[in-house]
Amino acid sequence: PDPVIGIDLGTTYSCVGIFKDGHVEIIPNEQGNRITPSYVAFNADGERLIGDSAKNQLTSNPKNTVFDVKRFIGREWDDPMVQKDVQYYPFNIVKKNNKPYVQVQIGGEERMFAPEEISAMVLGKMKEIAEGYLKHNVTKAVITVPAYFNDAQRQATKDAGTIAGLDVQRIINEPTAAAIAYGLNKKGGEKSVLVFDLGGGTFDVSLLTIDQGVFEVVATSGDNHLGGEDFDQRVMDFLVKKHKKNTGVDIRKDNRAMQKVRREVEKAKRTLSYRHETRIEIESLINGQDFSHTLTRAKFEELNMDLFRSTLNPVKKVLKDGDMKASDVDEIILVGGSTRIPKIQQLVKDFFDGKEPSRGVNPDESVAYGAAVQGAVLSGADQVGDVLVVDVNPLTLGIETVGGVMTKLIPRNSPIPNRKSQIFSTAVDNQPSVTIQKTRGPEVRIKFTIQNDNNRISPEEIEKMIKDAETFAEEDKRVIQEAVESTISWIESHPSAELDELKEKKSELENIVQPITSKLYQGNSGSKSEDREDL
Ligand SMILES: Nc1ncnc2c1ncn2[C@@H]1O[C@H](COP(=O)(O)OP(=O)(O)OP(=O)(O)O)[C@@H](O)[C@H]1O
Repeated sequence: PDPVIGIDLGTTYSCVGIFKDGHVEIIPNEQGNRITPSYVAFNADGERLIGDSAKNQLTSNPKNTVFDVKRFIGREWDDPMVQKDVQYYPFNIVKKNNKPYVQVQIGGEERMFAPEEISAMVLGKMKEIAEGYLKHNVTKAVITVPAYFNDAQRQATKDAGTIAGLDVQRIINEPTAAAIAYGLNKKGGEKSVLVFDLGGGTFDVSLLTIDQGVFEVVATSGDNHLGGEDFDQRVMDFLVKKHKKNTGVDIRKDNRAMQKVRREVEKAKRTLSYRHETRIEIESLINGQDFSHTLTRAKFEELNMDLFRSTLNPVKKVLKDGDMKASDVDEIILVGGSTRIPKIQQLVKDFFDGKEPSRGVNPDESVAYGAAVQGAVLSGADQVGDVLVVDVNPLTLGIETVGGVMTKLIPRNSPIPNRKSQIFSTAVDNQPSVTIQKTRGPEVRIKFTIQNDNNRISPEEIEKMIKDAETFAEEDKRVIQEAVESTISWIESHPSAELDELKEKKSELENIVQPITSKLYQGNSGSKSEDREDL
């Protein structure tokens, strides 16, 4: 059967998996990393970078390095969340068709992209990673979204998949995918599961009940601005201050220096999850001076303790909303790279009276893992069983009409997303207003007039975006050709060039060509060095 890959499209990192030979494989990218930054950058040569290469040049090319579009996808410009967030980004976000679009410079030209298009580039990258590994085309995928995503956000994510050339088989909830990764849908009886997902930039807590493959989201909470990047920031602030105190030099204004610090700090933080101290060493940080500092786990925890503790508030909130006590929770699942931090694990465990969270799947891979299992089920693969999961809405949704009567619109346990409409009339003639009383639960959109489908991009626009996406591949070819030609003509016009100069030319050429070729040939182990020889 046609394989269906599973993609966790994260705010800061994405991950792709496939069910193959009876188990899930999480597929590493060309750098060997199992998660790939959800970053897209356009450099001065008009070249497009996606993933690690894009994130690595963030600080030196801040205006054209785009990230975090998951915060904007499927939202309207006037959305308070969008209004609150737009101001903080180094790249431009502008209003177009009442939606937030990113604006970048590509080879001196201004271009605008819908969030769907940027997400499509990230999804396209994940598709390529899978294709490099499987050595054949991939066209089908299951993509995950946060449980709180509304219909417009789900639809926009699906559109992003279409633009990337993927036939999206299903959009499933991230906590649902994580629970599937742990096989919780197969365990007998009704279960309540708490999913604690602390990633790079967002924190989501979901309370689910699972019964015979039916996943009900009972409550969700979290902090949409809390994650590993905040922990990195605290450490960076500390080191920058320390450096200033020791040397009198403030590196804050030096983009390159800050980029180096950010990278080393994130690395150190990861090390501190399994060691008690680590040495941060940065060669030639500023003014040719090296920097080094030994960071202990204790110091890291001290710098972040208030943030760590704050993660328990949303946990309390979902339990309260779900009318449950901590002891009613059957399973706890830790999801997201930041739950590798021992202190976080301990706080959660203590909160649940010493109950151990489920273990066995990497926290930053479990969502893609579950999506891959679901993909296999949908593709009809053997060995997975036929558990088809459905996300359902937990509460009957309706509106109250005259006399306090509730008119049911969407019954409890209907699969989501779901849409129902019913015509109501005013109770008296010339009534100037109506009050709409909705029950607690997921977001409800009430439409009064027929409008253009939640401001979704039109099929024609999607068609155009698909074409644009294809021209980027053409663009890659052009970039390689030009780079090779210009190197050849340089060599011809410098017959007496020194070896050093030639070497430098060679590495310039490699820097341009290699990210593109590795994109094409990744998965072919050892191919990188062969590509270099050929050139
Ligand atoms: N060993 C580790 N110890 C501590 N933090 C880690 C470790 N490994 C990864 N992280 C952090 O996890 C974060 C990435 O998490 P994840 O891959 O879950 O991101 P994500 O899915 O994009 O999250 P979100 O969408 O919630 O922002 C990064 O901040 C990274 O530094």
